[in-house]
Amino acid sequence: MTEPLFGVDRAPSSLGPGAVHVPDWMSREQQEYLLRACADWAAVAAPRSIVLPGGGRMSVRTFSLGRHWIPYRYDDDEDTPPIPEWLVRAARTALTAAAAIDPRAAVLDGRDHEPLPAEPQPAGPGAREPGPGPAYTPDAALVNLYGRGATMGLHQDRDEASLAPVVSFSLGDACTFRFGTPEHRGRPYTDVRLESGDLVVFGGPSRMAFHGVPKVFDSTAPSWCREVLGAEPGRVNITLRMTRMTRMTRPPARPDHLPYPTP
Ligand SMILES: O=C(O)CCC(=O)C(=O)O
Ligand SMILES: [Fe+2]
Repeated sequence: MTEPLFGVDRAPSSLGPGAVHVPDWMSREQQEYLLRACADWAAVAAPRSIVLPGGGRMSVRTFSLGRHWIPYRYDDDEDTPPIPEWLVRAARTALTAAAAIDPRAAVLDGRDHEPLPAEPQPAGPGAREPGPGPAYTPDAALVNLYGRGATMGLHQDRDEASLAPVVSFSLGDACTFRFGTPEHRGRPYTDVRLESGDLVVFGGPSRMAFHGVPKVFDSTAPSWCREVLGAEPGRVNITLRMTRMTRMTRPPARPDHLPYPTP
């Protein structure tokens, strides 16, 4: 039996400017729902070990929702299951939670500034939670299935035209998630243990940070994961991304601290 996390600090933490880890963000019910959905998608989306252009084969098995990712680009010739509306809502709520810890995590255009104003919100009774609203609309999700021994090397998520944040949900086995800087693969980096139900968001100045999964702790998933799937879940990770430039995610044409030229 896995030792419970005695004495382990599970408070939200910063992984860098605009990058946050929120432990236990999902309820067990939400995790079960998402895990079942992943199993259903996997049955139709044919997870595969991606062969990298250099010839190496990734040890995780991956499939896409919304837009099909292949190394270095999104391939719209391949059909994928759509991203359901509830998953988009989950990503928006996740961004609101991340912004409460570090507002730079929720900037939509990748700049180092406060989040862009959310869509106008109705005031009074029935007003929605403040948050990024429809402005954050991920159009691609990558689902990574980590079996025994699978890892993911340090990389940048750079195949998206938009610099909007990446929202990442973890399920099943725990792992070490390594988060570095945008400049290079090397140190400094922060290692954090991600458990089933944890949230990571990286945006703003950390949107292009190198990150990876050097280790998965086999058979550490909560026992109910096995009951849900009838099989070992391994580790399951879902990242939501905006891949296209939109009005809200386009960086400004000129730095906004410069005065406009006078005619
Ligand atoms: O598995 C993870 O936590 C990270 C996955 C990731 O970096 C990716 O899919 O690009
Ligand atoms: Fe990534």
